[in-house]
Amino acid sequence: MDDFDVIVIGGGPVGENAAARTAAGGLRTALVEVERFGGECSYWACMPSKALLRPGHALAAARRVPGVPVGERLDAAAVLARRDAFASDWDDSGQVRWAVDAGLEVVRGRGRLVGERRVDVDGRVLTASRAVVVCTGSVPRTPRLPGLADVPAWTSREATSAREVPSSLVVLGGGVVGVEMAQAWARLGSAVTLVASGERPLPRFEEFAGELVADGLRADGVTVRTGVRATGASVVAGAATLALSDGSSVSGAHLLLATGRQPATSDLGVERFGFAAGEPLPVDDTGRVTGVDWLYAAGDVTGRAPLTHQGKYAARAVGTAILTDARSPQPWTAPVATADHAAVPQVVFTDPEVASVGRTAAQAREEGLDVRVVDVDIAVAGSSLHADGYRGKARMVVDERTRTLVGVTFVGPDTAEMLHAATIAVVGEVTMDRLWHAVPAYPTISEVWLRLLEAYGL
Ligand SMILES: Cc1cc2nc3c(=O)[nH]c(=O)nc-3n(C[C@H](O)[C@H](O)[C@H](O)COP(=O)(O)OP(=O)(O)OC[C@H]3O[C@@H](n4cnc5c(N)ncnc54)[C@H](O)[C@@H]3O)c2cc1C
Ligand SMILES: NC(=O)c1ccc[n+]([C@@H]2O[C@H](COP(=O)([O-])OP(=O)(O)OC[C@H]3O[C@@H](n4cnc5c(N)ncnc54)[C@H](O)[C@@H]3O)[C@@H](O)[C@H]2O)c1
Repeated sequence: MDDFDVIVIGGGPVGENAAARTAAGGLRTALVEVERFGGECSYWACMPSKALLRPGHALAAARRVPGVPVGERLDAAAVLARRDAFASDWDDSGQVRWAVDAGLEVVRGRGRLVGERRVDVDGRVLTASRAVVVCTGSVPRTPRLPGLADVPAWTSREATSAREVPSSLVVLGGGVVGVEMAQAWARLGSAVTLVASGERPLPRFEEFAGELVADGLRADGVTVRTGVRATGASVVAGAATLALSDGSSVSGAHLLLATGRQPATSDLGVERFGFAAGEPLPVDDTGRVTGVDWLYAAGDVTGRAPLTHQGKYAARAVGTAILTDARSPQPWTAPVATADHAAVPQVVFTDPEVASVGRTAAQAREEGLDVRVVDVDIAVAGSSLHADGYRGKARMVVDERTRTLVGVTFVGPDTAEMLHAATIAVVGEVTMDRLWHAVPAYPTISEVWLRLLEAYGL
């Protein structure tokens, strides 16, 4: 039987969530995956990268508290073995069992849109009476660099799945992948050089985030080269070498290209419906693809908020929209991914961590909000107890017209778990005057909220 109510193409975290939701609602749902069920996140992105970073953070945290016996360095073999376990040894049978238990029809192969509500999977044609949902994710973007084709470069896949610690590593790109992988491998013993074309890494975050993360990388022995572009790549005496715009060069045993990702819309048949391969599929807030009534998309493929948690949120909206046939639902209702616009949380899992939600000050100004920025150091009883020499900064961005929070950034060790409080305040449009009554427990790092509100003038 190849007739379904819903066909989801792409079995990453986003596709799995969309499919599980429509199946739970009683729709006969097929989930099509060309490689491994679980997607990039499970095997070559979120899970293995965080498993590589966590031991270094634990060691650094222990070192900051006198009296805790700690060793000199990480046990790289044990770290890599734990990483392998978090990547399920790159075996997707557990995910397949989950999908079957969720009531999904699991189909292996490459899905291609071949007509209205029709998907070809390696010669087998599936039909969907209700909807087709595209959740094909993204692929690494390769920079145009003379000579690069002759250099065996790593992408995030090799950087997260390497079986040995590279003796040295050049990382091109100072975005999230670049800084996380630079620190993970440096803390495992690699001599790492990070090349970022801007003044600092993490250009999409508040400036102090990139500055503090660059300091953290340097403290781990990473050579951070900022304000230089790569002008060419080559192999010199067996080493991957980048020529840089200031006339210098950097080289290492491996070169990691961490220069961003692009939506996986090639070889998918989107041209048939007026969309260009390699470009994001444009969707409305319910995930419906512009101009195609039965076609939905969610996750990295839409280019909206390329993060696992946000893609899964969009998938839940799509599932609900299909189940309820929502046409123009109100913002902030279940079939609508309203938060994508102004309340996206993200953690950069470096040491220090960067935890941010909503708009940066610059984004808020660009949107014409009446912006007030409040900055404080994270220097409260909770942070000094947490670690000797604790160093961190916090910023809140307030829209003065409504006296509500529109953005928050925390940078410092172990700030990730503070983020959800900020997300709730931004999504809930909590006013400054009401936030004053949300009293942080003493002595926790969250006491910084009180410092922020006092600095605001309350
Ligand atoms: C190194 C790295 C670390 C990251 N860390 C984090 C993190 O800590 N937190 C976070 O929130 N985000 C993180 N991200 C981003 C996160 O990985 C993505 O946002 C997330 O994987 C997107 O999920 P998705 O399901 O849209 O796409 P994917 O995970 O890419 O899954 C798409 C699936 O579709 C399949 N597919 C593609 N085309 C077809 C086709 N034609 N037919 C059938 N199947 C197809 C693919 O094989 C894949 O399995 C990280 C990314 C990278 C690169
Ligand atoms: N912790 C997390 O949430 C997490 C971790 C890793 C990745 N991700 C997500 O995965 C996606 C991909 O991450 P990414 O770091 O590859 O992309 P990115 O877009 O965040 O960063 C890429 C960086 O490379 C730079 N760049 C591009 N071309 C360049 C060139 N030729 N020379 C030098 N620099 C160049 C860009 O200016 C940018 O700063 C992002 O959406 C990111 O948010 C999230």
